Amino acid sequence: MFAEVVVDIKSSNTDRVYTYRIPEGMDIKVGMRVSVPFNNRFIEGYVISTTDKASYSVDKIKDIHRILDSYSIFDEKMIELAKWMKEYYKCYFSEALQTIMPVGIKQGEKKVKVVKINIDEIPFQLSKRAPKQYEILQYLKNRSPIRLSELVKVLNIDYGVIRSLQNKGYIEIYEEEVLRFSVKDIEKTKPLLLTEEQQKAVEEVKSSILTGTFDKYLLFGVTGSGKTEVYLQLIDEAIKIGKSAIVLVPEISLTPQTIERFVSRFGNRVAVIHSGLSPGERFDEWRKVKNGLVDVVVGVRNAVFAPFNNLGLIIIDEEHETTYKQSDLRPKYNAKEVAEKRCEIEKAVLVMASATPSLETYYKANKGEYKLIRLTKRINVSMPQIEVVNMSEELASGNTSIFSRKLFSYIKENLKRKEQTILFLNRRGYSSFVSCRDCGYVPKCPNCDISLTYHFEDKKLVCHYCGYEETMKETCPKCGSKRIRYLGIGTERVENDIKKFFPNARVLRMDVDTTRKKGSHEKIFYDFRNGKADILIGTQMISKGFDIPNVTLVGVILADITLNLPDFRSSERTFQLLTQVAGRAGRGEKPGRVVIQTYEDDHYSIVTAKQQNYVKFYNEEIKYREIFRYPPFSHLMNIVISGEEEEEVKNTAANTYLTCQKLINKLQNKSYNKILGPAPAPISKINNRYRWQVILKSEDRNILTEIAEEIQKMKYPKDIRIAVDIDPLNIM
Ligand SMILES: Nc1ncnc2c1ncn2[C@@H]1O[C@H](COP(=O)(O)OP(=O)(O)OP(=O)(O)O)[C@@H](O)[C@H]1O
Ligand SMILES: [Zn+2]
Ligand SMILES: [Zn+2]
Repeated sequence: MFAEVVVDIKSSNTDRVYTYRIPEGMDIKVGMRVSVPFNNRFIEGYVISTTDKASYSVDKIKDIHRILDSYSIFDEKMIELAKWMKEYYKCYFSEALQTIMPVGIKQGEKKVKVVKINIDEIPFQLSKRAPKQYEILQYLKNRSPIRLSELVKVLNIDYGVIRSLQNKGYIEIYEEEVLRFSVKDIEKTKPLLLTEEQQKAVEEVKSSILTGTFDKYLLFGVTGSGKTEVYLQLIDEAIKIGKSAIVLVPEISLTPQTIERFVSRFGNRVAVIHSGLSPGERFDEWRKVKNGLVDVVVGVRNAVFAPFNNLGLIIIDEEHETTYKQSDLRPKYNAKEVAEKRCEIEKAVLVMASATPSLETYYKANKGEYKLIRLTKRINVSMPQIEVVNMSEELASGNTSIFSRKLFSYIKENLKRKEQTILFLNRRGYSSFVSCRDCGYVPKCPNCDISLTYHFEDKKLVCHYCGYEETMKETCPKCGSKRIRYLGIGTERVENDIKKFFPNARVLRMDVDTTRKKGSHEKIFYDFRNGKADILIGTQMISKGFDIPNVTLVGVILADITLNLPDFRSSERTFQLLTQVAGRAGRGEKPGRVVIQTYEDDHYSIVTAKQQNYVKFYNEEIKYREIFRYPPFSHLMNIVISGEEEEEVKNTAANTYLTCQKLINKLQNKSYNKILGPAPAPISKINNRYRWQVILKSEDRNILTEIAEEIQKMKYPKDIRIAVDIDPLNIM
């Protein structure tokens, strides 16, 4: 017998299938990881099929050296999915397989530390003497035994505290290899009685699940319309007939609250995959799925590869989110597309859901490619009331603060009423740049072509691309002037000003800077939900997944930041963000209010967001896309050429442009094709590497993939890197 093997070498010459002999007695199965001889060494390979006929002269064929795991990693369907990814994203076969494979598999099995509480009564005096220990014991009370790593993460504690609890005999820590963790900690919830709209949605999708038909749905439901309950009941239907489900959630809305909702319904039949897991932990979750210990996986992008063998349903929550696209590593896949392909292969049902569907998805729904299901009403509460304030009018009437008079008075009222407020601004730091009032000097990053952001707390200037830092100087390094101007506000500035105007308000801030430490994201969220703060200030991290009844006011400090990004999707992004953050207000019994501050109050993104009218926004935006032939009327491909020598990068970009032109002519296609560039990328230098780009637009995606293949096969100067992204979601 022979095996067809894909080898783990990343080059276009080795990107093919090699034949090896299966030695007598070696129990090789399709999908196994093996070690094979290759050019006088052993390398890793993946068996993608077996055969009894060798494809070339038998005496030249080498033996498989050994099997690496005791079981198959890929089943036939997953191998088919990998083949599709290789073709669709133009990556190597081994890259596609390794994307599907769980990280952590190479480390092998491992034990995990588990914490168990040893006492029934928690000594009350601890609450005063050692409040942290008390908090831990309280937490463990109904949850133990749980993983130590989980405890540390959720409560943000250091091991010293754990050790003292252990020394006192209050807790016990031991190693366990079992994968099953009881989640009896969370109270079980029963299915809710559905509203009429929810009921209709469930019935329709359910019929596809029961018949095992590859159907695609767009569940278009306003914020707070109860989409999650629909998911839960659909999953339940799938489980009832012995099938399993995957729920994809964007990283930032994979909050404890979201996880809780699934775990409280399905208990320990749920595995959760978030990016905070170590490779070993990820592998554990993967094995739970593989061994049939769970029916549901809730997770980020790569959860789409969860190795179920009886998949019934994939749900993509917040389908408009860009984090479903892998934009740095190869293959640059989009989990939405992969999910669709996987459902096709497995005859499963795809449900994409959003309050603000991406233009592409809604366009397809209009054409009938996806079945459209609408949820038009919030459950028991009304949509928030939205007001727009023009900040230039504020300025004209003498208000120079970052808060309009309206927002200011609403914040004041909310504090008085003890209701909570969310303030949103999509930029972190204090000011987006500083400049000298006398000579106009603006400090920039020496490695990147970008102005430095001022961080007030540690008095530093920081580059948001490469992380470069320098201390803020008191005088201008160019002319010595002391008159420094701070321009462009960030979340830190908002916090600073809120504290100035409302010294008694309890304020929390959630952005990249305050959530670096493991567990801090959860901590801020729980503190806010438990009423430990009156005002939460944050970037887009706070725009989704928050269902906090006492939040009755949402203020958008400056909507223009996203509106003015150099990206053809900036209007869409703005509309989505505004709708999503506005949706955080008034989800409880009390009505919600939203104030959007902007300098462009007549822009259609702002106007339609105020009216909460997605369809009107869509109709405006789609016209513009059609005129300029942007997606969904074309496919884009972004080719970024980078290197340390500017001239070399520029020349290579020019050559790339010519190559593209030649290829398009050669392919003689009647479709619309256009090459943009070569030009410096919007961020023209990152980490001392110059960046140029060539952008291709084509109605025919195949043209793009053929060009991608050719371009990636070509030879380039040593230092030059070529990164190709088909259907990019970000072209900076
Ligand atoms: N049938 C129902 N009966 C009573 N309450 C419900 C029902 N369905 C959902 N809810 C509640 O309504 C609230 C809003 O639901 P949910 O958060 O699922 O909405 P959503 O559409 O996912 O919102 P968003 O897109 O803003 O996150 C939740 O608190 C949920 O528990
Ligand atoms: Zn100066
Ligand atoms: Zn930099």
